[in-house]
Amino acid sequence: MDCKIGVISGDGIGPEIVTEAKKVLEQIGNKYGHKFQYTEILMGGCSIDATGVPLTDEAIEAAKASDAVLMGSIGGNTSTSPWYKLAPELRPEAGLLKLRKSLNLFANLRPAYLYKELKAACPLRDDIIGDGFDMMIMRELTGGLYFGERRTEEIDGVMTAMDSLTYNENEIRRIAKRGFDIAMKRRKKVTSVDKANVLDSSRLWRKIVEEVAKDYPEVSYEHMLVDNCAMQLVKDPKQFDVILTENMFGDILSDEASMVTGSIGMLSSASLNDTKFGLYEPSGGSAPDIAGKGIANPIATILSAAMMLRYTFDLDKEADAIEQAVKQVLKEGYRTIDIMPQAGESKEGITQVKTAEMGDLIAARV
Ligand SMILES: NC(=O)C1=CN([C@@H]2O[C@H](COP(=O)(O)OP(=O)(O)OC[C@H]3O[C@@H](n4cnc5c(N)ncnc54)[C@H](O)[C@@H]3O)[C@@H](O)[C@H]2O)C=CC1
Ligand SMILES: CC(C)CC(=O)C(=O)O
Ligand SMILES: [Mg+2]
Repeated sequence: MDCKIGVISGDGIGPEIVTEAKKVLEQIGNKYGHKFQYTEILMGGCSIDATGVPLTDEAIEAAKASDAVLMGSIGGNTSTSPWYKLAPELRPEAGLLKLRKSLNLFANLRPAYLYKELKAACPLRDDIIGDGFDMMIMRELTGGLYFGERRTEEIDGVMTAMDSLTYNENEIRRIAKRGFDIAMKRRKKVTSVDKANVLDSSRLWRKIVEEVAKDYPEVSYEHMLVDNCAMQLVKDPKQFDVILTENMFGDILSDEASMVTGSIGMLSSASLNDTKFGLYEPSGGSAPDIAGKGIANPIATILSAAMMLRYTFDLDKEADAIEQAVKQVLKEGYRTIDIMPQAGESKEGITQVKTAEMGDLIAARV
């Protein structure tokens, strides 16, 4: 198969982790007879430096002309980078938000799965981890607070900032359907997370989710307030199958869920619309604190490439091969620094490796 892939390497660790995902894809191409053609697309801080804006119209067109986009991450240190002195619409993150909106990527799938080999990297107690857990966070990605009206102004001599959170019933219905659809292929349980004890948008969310649930009698569902969910994720993560939630809650809860899998460097993601197109990226950011050191974990990006093969190209066998190779490498004891055993856990049989070695090891096993 010929696959046209847009590649956004981005900033910080972005180029380092994307290189490893391409290395694994190269191996898949050789072994299974596929041709991956890449088009480099500028987005984020690197685009600001080159063009003055975080995402040009040409970049959006290049993404649209691709079958799928594979991305690293964008942004810099939000306290020290000169990018954050720019107006909000010119900062790196504005490029990513614009791309998600332009491509209508409303469904963000973030699978949080604890590999049994990584139990020692999980900060939770053994009795909480049990046999491990496997949840899918279904995050709404093109509405809510990140896309609402915002302004900063002086009112009666007092500096005042406003961000608004809006959802309409259609936006809620389409993501809720996606959540229930995916639950049907999993353990048939949806936990819809909101803040309906306070927010109007959450009350509408709850009402629409209940309507959608009627079409899925086999799926059990519950509502959970977001503050409780944040607590339950560390108290008993095994209880979750599909977590269905709005944009900002999903952003925060998925970072929390990632840590119980061992590291943010393990959490892949797919951002989908109503077509086969998808944007595939690790859930974490550009990690400026470790960029350039060659120690970032490339697994989330490699697993995102596997999601790309599965969801956009229907190459299930090849996606399975990547996922199995990741499992195998972990089984053989190879770890980047972020997934090394926690203090007090045994390091017997464990070998610490750098980003490129981890990519080589996985590529050799697909
Ligand atoms: N999708 C994207 O491109 C995203 C971009 N960002 C941007 O990234 C920049 C940094 O944000 P932070 O809050 O520091 O979050 P971050 O996710 O970049 O880093 C948080 C912590 O996780 C570690 N980490 C992240 N990915 C890792 C990996 N693959 N391997 C090992 N360790 C990893 C980092 O070293 C850091 O200690 C900001 O400019 C932010 O806006 C944040 C989230 C998503
Ligand atoms: C620009 C941000 C909303 C990106 C982010 O934190 C994420 O998608 O997880
Ligand atoms: Mg995030």
